[in-house]
Amino acid sequence: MDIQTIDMGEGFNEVEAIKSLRRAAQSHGFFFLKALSDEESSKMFETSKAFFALPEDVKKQESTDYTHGYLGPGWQLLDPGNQSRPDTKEAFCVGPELEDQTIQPPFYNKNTFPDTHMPEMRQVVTRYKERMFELSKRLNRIIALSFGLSEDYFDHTFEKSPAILRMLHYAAEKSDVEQGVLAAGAHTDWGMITLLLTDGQPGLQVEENGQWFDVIEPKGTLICNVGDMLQRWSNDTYKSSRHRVVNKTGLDRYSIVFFFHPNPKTVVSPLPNCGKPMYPGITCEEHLLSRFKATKQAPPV
Ligand SMILES: O=C(O)CCC(=O)C(=O)O
Ligand SMILES: [Fe+2]
Repeated sequence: MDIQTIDMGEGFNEVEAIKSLRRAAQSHGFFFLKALSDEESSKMFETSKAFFALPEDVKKQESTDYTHGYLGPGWQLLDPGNQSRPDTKEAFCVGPELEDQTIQPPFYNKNTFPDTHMPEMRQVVTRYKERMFELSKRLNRIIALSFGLSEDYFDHTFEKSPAILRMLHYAAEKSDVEQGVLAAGAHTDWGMITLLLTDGQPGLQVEENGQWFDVIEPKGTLICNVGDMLQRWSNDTYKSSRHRVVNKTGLDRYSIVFFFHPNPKTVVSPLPNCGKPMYPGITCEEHLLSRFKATKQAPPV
């Protein structure tokens, strides 16, 4: 599987970035992004590991909804048709906190942090989320240019973005694909783009032409992928590919995922220069709610 790399650091070159993004998006939708310093990523994993090591009852005090706070093991079953039990992961989410009377939870709500046990967590995680926002907005500009649109084309659509940062901890349990036991079941991502950082433990697999391929990123590099809404905007020219997590080692695995979404009221419909539209418009809110229903989420504990 051929995976392009986009350098968003000192080696940034806009023309190269647009080319690489287009090539990646049109094939399987996955690319690597060089942007974070070792310190930025290691600080996040230190924080994540410390959080998940807290006693169960302390973590449960931080439960709110599917996009804010703690979600215990068994909360999600991404591929109900092929899994015999839920994904073997627990999560901590930092969701949007915006004020808007017309938009209800689960989109906007209050975030919660275990401030008494981990006084620095709020600041470390909030800073990392801001960093993900900044990178995603830069990617939006490259995406717009890749369609031959003006670079600010998507800017207003991402005001009050309901983006989610989700820290994940996968159990130290080997997956058994035949028996339907997976760390995370096969799924596509639902938003515009996803920015994923792993702790270096392998596990992520992407489907290309009906076959599953392991994705092994250079250390500290983000793994990015096209989500359903970008596929829809592109009229299927950019691919939102299925992926899953298979634990082959039996070791714990940690990852940090940022899901970048347009404003819930944004109507996502094929862009003008992407051929005869294959889809009617759908709001981001409608799409996300339909995906929530199609996968299984246990009530937050
Ligand atoms: O943890 C990973 O490597 C992938 C997670 C993922 O695909 C997701 O949460 O949507
Ligand atoms: Fe995913």
